Amino acid sequence: MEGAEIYSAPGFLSHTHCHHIIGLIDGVASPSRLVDEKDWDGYRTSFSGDVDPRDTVVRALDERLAALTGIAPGHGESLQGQRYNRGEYYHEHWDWFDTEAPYWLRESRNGGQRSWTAMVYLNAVDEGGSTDFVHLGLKVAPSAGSLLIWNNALPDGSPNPLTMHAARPVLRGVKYVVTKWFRARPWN
Ligand SMILES: O=C(O)CCC(=O)C(=O)O
Ligand SMILES: [Fe+2]
Repeated sequence: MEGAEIYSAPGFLSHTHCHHIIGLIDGVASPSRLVDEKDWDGYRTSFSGDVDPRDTVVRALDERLAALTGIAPGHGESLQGQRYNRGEYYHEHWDWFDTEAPYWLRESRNGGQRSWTAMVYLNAVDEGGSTDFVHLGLKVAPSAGSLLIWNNALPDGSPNPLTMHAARPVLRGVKYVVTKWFRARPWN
């Protein structure tokens, strides 16, 4: 869309595979952390955890995301699951790293900036839980198996401020997503 590269692919993942990954997330989820851990209490209240990269469904998803984006699999971080219970959210943010922050020294040596974000919604939420791109007027409601993918960068590689987004509070039900962040260079 105008201002940012954002694509969606409804029905990208089968309902069976969505359920399988939800089970994996429930097994590993613990309170989400932010890369920058100071003074951000309450900015993100979901639960997260990396899903087992050796799981066959996870491996197949990894391979499909690499094939779809054309980005070498080695640039992708491990797939991370998120669960939002009722009332949980993630306030407005960008997915790229703040190059002024102390953690940047570590991240710059470990793949550098986050370029593309690929997120699969694993279930539909009864009410709330949309992903809102606040500068673009785009609100994406969760739907089981649909993929949302966007480029956090501009064509010259610098961060695109228009990609600011938020996960709105879940009002009824639970929300599950699984996300892969691709780096500018090989990760890990
Ligand atoms: O859950 C969502 O809708 C968005 C999550 C998100 O923006 C993130 O984890 O970086
Ligand atoms: Fe995000």
